[in-house]
Parts: sequence; C-alpha cells; structure tokens
Amino acid sequence: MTFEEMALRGKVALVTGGAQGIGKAVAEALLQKEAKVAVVDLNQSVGEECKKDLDQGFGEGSSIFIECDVTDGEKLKDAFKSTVNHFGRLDIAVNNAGINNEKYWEKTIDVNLTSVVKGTYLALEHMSKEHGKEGGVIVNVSSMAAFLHSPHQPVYTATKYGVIGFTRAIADAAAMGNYGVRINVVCPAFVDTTLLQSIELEDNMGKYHKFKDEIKQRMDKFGVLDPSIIAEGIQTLITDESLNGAVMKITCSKGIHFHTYEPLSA
Ligand SMILES: NC(=O)c1ccc[n+]([C@@H]2O[C@H](COP(=O)([O-])OP(=O)(O)OC[C@H]3O[C@@H](n4cnc5c(N)ncnc54)[C@H](O)[C@@H]3O)[C@@H](O)[C@H]2O)c1
Ligand SMILES: CCCCC[C@H](O)/C=C/[C@H]1C=CC(=O)[C@@H]1CCCCCCC(=O)O
Repeated sequence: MTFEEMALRGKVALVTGGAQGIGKAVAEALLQKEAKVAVVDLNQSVGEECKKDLDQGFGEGSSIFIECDVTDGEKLKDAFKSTVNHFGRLDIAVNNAGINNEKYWEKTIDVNLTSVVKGTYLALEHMSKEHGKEGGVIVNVSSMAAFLHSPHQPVYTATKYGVIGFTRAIADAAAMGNYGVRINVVCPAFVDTTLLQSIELEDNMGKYHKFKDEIKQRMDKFGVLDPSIIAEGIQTLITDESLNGAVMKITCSKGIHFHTYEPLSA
C-alpha cells in the first residue's frame, strides 16, 4: 500500500463543486485511494449523474451527493453537518466550486471568494482542535489568473487573488493556534472543463465578451490541462504533511510546482 493510500484510506472528504470538472476528478482520485467523499454541488441533475458514476466505479457506500448552493450559508452549514452525520467524521475539505461571470460579478465574488471563506471556517468547526476535533486538511482552489491576470476577467481575477491571500493567512493562524489543520491552495492554468465554455457567452463575459478571441489565443499559447493532473496536485496538498500555506501552481509548461515568496523583511 502506498503512502497516499495509507493516508487517505477511510478518510472523509467534502468537495464543493464536485459534480463535474476538477471537483469530480478530485472525488474520483480520493475514492481511488479508498477515502469517502461527499460531493456538494448546485446542479442536481449533474450531481445525481456523478453519484451514479461514483457508485459504479467505487461502490454505493463510498460517496454521497448533497445538493447545495455554497452561497447559501445555512445550506452549506447543513452540507457539512450531513457529511459528518453520514460518515461519522470529516478529515478533508476541498473548496472548489467556482464560476466565471463578469456580467453578474457580485455572484462571482459570492461563489469564488465568500463561499471559500465560509467553507474554510465550516471545515475548521468540524476538524480543528480549537473545536475539540482531531485535525484535518483544507485545499482551496484559486487559479493562475492570480499570477497572470486576465484583463477579460477582472473580478474573477480578484477573487482568485483573494483565495490565495486568505489561504496563506488562515494557514498561519492554524499553525499559530495549533488547530491541527493544514490549509493549502492550488492555482491551475486553463483546464479542460465546462467552465471554459463560459468565455463564449455574453451572459458570462458581459462587456469583456469582445475579448474572447484573446483568451482563446492564451489557451492556444499556454495549453489546456486535463482535470486529472489538478486532482493529482490536490492529493499531494492533502497527503504531504510538510505542506501548510503552500501555493501550488499547475501549468502545461512546468507541471505541478510551487510559488515561493520573498521572506518577510524584519
Ligand atoms: N477550468 C479552468 O480552466 C480553471 C482554471 C483554474 C481554476 N479553475 C477553478 O477550478 C474550480 C472548478 O472549476 P471547473 O473548471 O471544474 O468548473 P466546472 O464548471 O466544470 O465545475 C464547477 C462546478 O461547481 C458547481 N458550482 C458552481 N456554482 C456553485 C454554487 N454556487 N454552489 C455549489 N456548486 C456550484 C457547478 O455546478 C459545477 O459542477 C473553480 O473554482 C475554477 O475557478 C478552473
Ligand atoms: C476562461 C474562463 C475560466 C478561467 C479559468 C482559469 O482560472 C483562467 C486562467 C487564465 C486567465 C487568464 C490567464 O492567462 C490565465 C491562465 C494563465 C496560464 C499561465 C501559464 C503560464 C505558463 O505556462 O508558464
């Protein structure tokens, strides 16, 4: 049995936006290592299809689907509670749900940043030693848009910067407060998921829709990753106990690697 299999076997994970794309790839990777997974997603039909796939691939008892809009604080709180009630514990949370919408940009902030903060705090309530729990790991999903900003997605870019800043700060708080919880962030470049289709839609891109060809040029230039490599990177952030406050970048050019920051000057 590999180290990852030992580290993940029997562990319970909650993955937001887990019904498709990167989130589903994360769920499959964790189930492959005999973890249990709660798939939390807004989309009921896609979520139920995902559940069927996971049942077929990993057995009916290994996962549950919880329909939940992460921007609804009470629903998200209930999703965490249902996960713990069903599986008896929570060890891992992946705050992955995200959208790309510059027209209704307040919604983008709600999903991509506010709900990641809420999801992190809810996960800490169920995992942190400050709440008498046994510890765990949280992974928040940002983007390479936080390193190569996108003039076509100013608000999306801002949310992804925010996810990095919040995660690095709360990871330090977790260490200083002996929460027993490691908190890391992953920053993928373009990934082959439904989200990329949003660049074609004026309802998503708003006034920046006229820039869509430029985004496509960037996709041609930088390449498009398979969701499975993001799942591989997130699995490393979960199982490598040396990682807390880590900022993982995943690109076609350099694969899985880490961003390093200048040490704080005295
Ligand atoms: N695809 C990319 O190129 C790319 C690159 C970098 C980062 N990301 C980030 O990865 C994460 C996952 O994106 P993806 O590419 O898999 O997209 P996707 O659209 O394929 O999947 C996102 C999932 O999140 C769900 N979701 C959206 N809003 C929700 C809400 N309010 N409540 C609950 N679930 C909700 C959707 O129903 C969907 O199942 C996002 O945070 C995204 O910003 C994506
Ligand atoms: C389009 C709708 C969904 C957005 C998904 C994703 O979050 C977007 C990231 C890109 C946005 C602008 C960029 O250039 C970002 C990609 C930068 C890639 C940099 C790679 C650099 C390298 O390979 O060295």
